[in-house]
Amino acid sequence: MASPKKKLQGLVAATITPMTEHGEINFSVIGQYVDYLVEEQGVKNIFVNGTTGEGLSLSVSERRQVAEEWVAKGRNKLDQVVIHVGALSLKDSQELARHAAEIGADGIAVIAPFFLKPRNKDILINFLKEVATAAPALPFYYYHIPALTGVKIRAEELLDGIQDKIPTFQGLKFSDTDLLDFGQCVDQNRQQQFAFLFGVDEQLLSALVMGATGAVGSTYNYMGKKTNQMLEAFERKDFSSALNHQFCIQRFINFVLKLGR
Ligand SMILES: CC(=O)N[C@H](C=O)[C@@H](O)[C@H](O)[C@H](O)CO
Ligand SMILES: CC(=O)C(=O)O
Repeated sequence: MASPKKKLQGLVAATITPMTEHGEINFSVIGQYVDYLVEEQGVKNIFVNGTTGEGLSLSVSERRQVAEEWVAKGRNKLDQVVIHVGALSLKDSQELARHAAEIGADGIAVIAPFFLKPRNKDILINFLKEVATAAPALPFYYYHIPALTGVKIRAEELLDGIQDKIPTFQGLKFSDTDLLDFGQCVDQNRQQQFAFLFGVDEQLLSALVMGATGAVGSTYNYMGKKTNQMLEAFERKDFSSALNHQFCIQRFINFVLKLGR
C-alpha cells in the first residue's frame, strides 16, 4: 500500500494556472509562485490542475507540462504536490496518473466523471479504482465536488469500505457544504489515518470542528497566512480569535462572490 512520506495536512493551495494574454501557459512565473506561497503565505502544499487551475479546460499535454513544472519548481521547497488527474476519458485519466507518478508527485486526486455520470457508488468506485491502479505507489484522494460534477453520491457512502477496492486511498477533498456528510466521513473512519481536506474556504472553521485535518482551496493562494492564523487559534482552543479570523475571511470572500465570477 502506498503510504505518503507524511500525512497531507494543513493548508493546500489550489494553484491558478498562469496564462499569457495569448492563452498559452506561462511557465516562467511558476518558480516565483512557489516562493511566494512558501515565503509570503506559509503554504507548503499545492493542488495542481483542479477547479482553480482549470485542469478540465486544458489539454492532456498541457496538464502534463503544468504538473511537471510545479513538481520541478517545488522540489525541496514544497512538502507535497498533489495532481488532479480526473477526466471524462478513463484513458486520459490513467495517463495523467502514470505521469504524476513518473515525475515524482506526492499524490493524485480524481473527481467523478461529470458528463455521463456514474449512477451509483459501485460504478464510481470502479472508475476511481481504474485510475488509482495506474499509479499504484501514489496516495489517492477522491475529490468530492457535487455542485460542479452533478454527481450527488454521498461521500460517506463512497468511503464505506473504499480501501478494500482502492488500497492507495488516503483521503478526501470535500468541496461541499453538507457538514452532516462530512462529519460522518470523519466519524465512520476514525480508525483510518485518512486526510479529510475541506474545500469551502469560507466555512473552514465549522469543518475543523467536524474533524477536518486540512484544507484545499483557491483562497490559500493569497489568504494562506490569515487562514494559518485561524488554524493556530483553533489548535490552541482560542475559538473566539479563530471565529474573528473566519469572519474576516468571510467578509473578503463575500465581497468577491458579489462581484460575480
Ligand atoms: C468551486 C471552487 O472553486 N471551490 C474552491 C475549492 O474547492 C474554493 O476554494 C472556493 O474558491 C472558495 O471557497 C471561495 O468560494
Ligand atoms: C479548490 C480546489 O481544490 C480546486 O480548485 O480544485
